[in-house]
Amino acid sequence: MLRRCFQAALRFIPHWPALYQDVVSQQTVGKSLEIWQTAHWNTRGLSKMSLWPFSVKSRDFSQPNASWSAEMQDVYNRYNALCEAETEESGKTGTWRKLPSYNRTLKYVRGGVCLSKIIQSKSRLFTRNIKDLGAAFEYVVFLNQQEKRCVCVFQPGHLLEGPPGHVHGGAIATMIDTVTGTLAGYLAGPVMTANLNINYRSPVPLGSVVVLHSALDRVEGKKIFVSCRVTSTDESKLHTEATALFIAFKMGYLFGS
Ligand SMILES: CCCCC/C=C\C/C=C\C/C=C\C/C=C\CCCC(=O)SCCNC(=O)CCNC(=O)[C@H](O)C(C)(C)COP(=O)(O)OP(=O)(O)OC[C@H]1O[C@@H](n2cnc3c(N)ncnc32)[C@H](O)[C@@H]1OP(=O)(O)O
Repeated sequence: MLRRCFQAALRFIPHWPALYQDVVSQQTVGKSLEIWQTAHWNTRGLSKMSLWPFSVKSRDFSQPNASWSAEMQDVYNRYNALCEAETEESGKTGTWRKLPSYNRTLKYVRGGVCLSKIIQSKSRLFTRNIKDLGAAFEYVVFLNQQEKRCVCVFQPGHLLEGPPGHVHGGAIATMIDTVTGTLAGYLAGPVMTANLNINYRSPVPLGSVVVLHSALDRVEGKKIFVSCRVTSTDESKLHTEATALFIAFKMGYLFGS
């Protein structure tokens, strides 16, 4: 039964890249569902299959909040201004885009009863599973799709301690994986990290603000090579360097079909 549910859901999932773009560019679930339904469900003759049980608004966890330091807010404003300026000039989506960040990877994908079963579980995105503002991963990602790069402004909180007063290397790796994976995902659809190489050059103080600069190096078939540098906000200090290999996959791979 469960297997049949997954198989039915997976019929929709190959449309992930288009779907994801639709979903992430909208502020509300309702709006995104409307677009998704129009774009995909009607063409598949399934528009009457309304099994989605949620009507809540999606929460974008990358919006400024009270825990953000002045420096975090400044860097956010700088990149956000780029998004807005370019949008105003061209009258359409600019070169830079602020990406929303939810606490589930598939939460806002409409796939009917099968996906809703997955959604009913208690799983949460690792980087968005702590409710205390500022306690762990405070971050926001901006994407420049034309230049195939993105930047992430990251303020690590007190729960991410490794060496006294400084950020755990695993937390830094998590953010590198998240940012490089997000870039690869936006460029190539669903991806899995196959390889992550990290050189830690200087420790990151807890509560400081750093910027992750990620860029596409090359694509070879389903292999996507991405690099990343973690620096201070003025880029004068290099904290970490990394390269990552992502493999594009079909979602059925995760569900055994
Ligand atoms: C769930 C969807 C996520 C999608 C995200 C996209 C957008 C969303 C945006 C925002 C969402 C927010 C947050 C998410 C952000 C980041 C995502 C985090 C991602 C992870 O945190 S994910 C968990 C850790 N990750 C794993 O749990 C992977 C376990 N692993 C496997 O599942 C397989 O291993 C797999 C699938 C990787 C490959 O399997 P496969 O069968 O498809 O590929 P295959 O083996 O055929 O290799 C094909 C070619 O890659 C070469 N190759 C393979 N592996 C290599 C390696 N390690 N080093 C060097 N080369 C390698 C081969 O040598 C061959 O090369 P060639 O073609 O030249 O011969």
